[in-house]
Amino acid sequence: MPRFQVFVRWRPLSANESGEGEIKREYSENNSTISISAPPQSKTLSRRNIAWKSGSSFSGIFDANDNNKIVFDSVVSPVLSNVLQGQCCNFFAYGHSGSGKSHTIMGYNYDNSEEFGLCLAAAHHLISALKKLNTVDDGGRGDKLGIGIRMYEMRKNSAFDLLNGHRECHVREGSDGRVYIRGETEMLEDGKVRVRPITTVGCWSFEDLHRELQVGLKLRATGSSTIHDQSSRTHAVLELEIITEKLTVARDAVFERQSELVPVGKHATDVYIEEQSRGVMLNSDGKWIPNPDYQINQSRIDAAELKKGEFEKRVKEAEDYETKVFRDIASRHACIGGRLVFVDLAGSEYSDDSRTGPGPKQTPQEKQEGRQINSDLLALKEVIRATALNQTRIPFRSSPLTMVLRQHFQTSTNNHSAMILTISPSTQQFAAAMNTLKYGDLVGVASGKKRIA
Ligand SMILES: Nc1ncnc2c1ncn2[C@@H]1O[C@H](COP(=O)(O)OP(=O)(O)OP(=O)(O)O)[C@@H](O)[C@H]1O
Repeated sequence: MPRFQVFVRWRPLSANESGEGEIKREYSENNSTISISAPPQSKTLSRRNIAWKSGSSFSGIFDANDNNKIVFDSVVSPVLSNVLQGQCCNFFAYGHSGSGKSHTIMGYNYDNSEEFGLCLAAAHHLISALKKLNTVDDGGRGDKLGIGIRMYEMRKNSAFDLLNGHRECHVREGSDGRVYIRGETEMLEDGKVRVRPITTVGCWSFEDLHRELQVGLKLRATGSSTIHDQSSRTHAVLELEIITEKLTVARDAVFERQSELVPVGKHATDVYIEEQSRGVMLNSDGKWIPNPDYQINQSRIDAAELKKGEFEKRVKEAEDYETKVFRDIASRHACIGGRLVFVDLAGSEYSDDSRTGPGPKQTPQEKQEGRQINSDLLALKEVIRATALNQTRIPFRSSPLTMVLRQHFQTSTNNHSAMILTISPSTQQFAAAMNTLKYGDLVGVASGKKRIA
């Protein structure tokens, strides 16, 4: 089995694509290789770019008449048992705008289970499995298992929380090497401050999850921009994690204490800077020299540092308690912490900042976003490649997208993660289809499939 699976999904022709007909496609017997060519009558394509053949890179191909359930059964369903063992599996949808990424990952039909998006179908199966585990008497420990959902979209260096009014959060690496996604510091009425992470909403039934998903998707759908829906210019990340109420409370306590540390840490820094700057002065040559009229108040600095140390200790205690709660639950339920991460990547055509296709020219801001998307998609390919090759240095820092996905990659079982390439079969989209397949081919080759010369 390849280290990271790559699937291809062709969608049906849409009503406004009937123009030049369909891209011709042929597959090898085991569906690992694809050849595409444009029909000879195609007028819009240059003669140089009318045929392409992949390497032996793919793990499966879905054709236009395969519905979401068929995709789910082949791609996601086989790994659910791993998630129920506490593992993490990542799924990416990659393709040009309108090729079917959201149709595949999020889905548009919430009433027909055959057309549930992969995330909703996965949630449905997980919740049923958790329901069975929840019927076992937990001896009053409050172990009721549920799913924590997080949903955000990545744009440049920010993540926008789709379960908290599209609030902007920033992606930062902490001094402990971990990546944090945090909102702005909020001042509360009682003078306290709060630094919110991306919201996790605990869902204890399928109806809860269904509702939350729709809340998030509505926010994602608003904000249409110039040429396309804004959704195609951002990466949407949806995480489903198996949690319990007690674990959620323990995690909230960590955030609470981290928030308390913020003003105390800031005060310690301010005191240090203030004392140091009062302790020096500029001489007549414009050089900094010790200020003879001021003795740096070291005990003031030490007192502020001491207080900061106390608050750091409180954070550490809360973190240790969270770890203890997690281990305790894990001793009874191996599934705790099991995660599915779905990423609906930005439309791949935006990665081409020299795009010359039909339609209005990109604005400077759109060009800049296009460059960021390009760098995210390249970084993702490199991370998948380095992970598949078990390299010691994985270039997670190359882009904000790979930074936030870092913990999922590090805890995932590589060969249970997959990328789905979504493609329109219209000849008008031949270049986009070829670009998508080329990207997937590189990922597939890098992930352990041998390339056919
Ligand atoms: N496999 C499919 N079967 C039927 N309809 C599909 C399929 N894939 C996509 N569609 C339809 O095509 C349209 C565009 O799909 P979708 O919104 O998923 O594209 P996208 O790649 O997410 O686009 P964007 O990048 O702009 O967000 C939608 O109306 C969707 O329902």
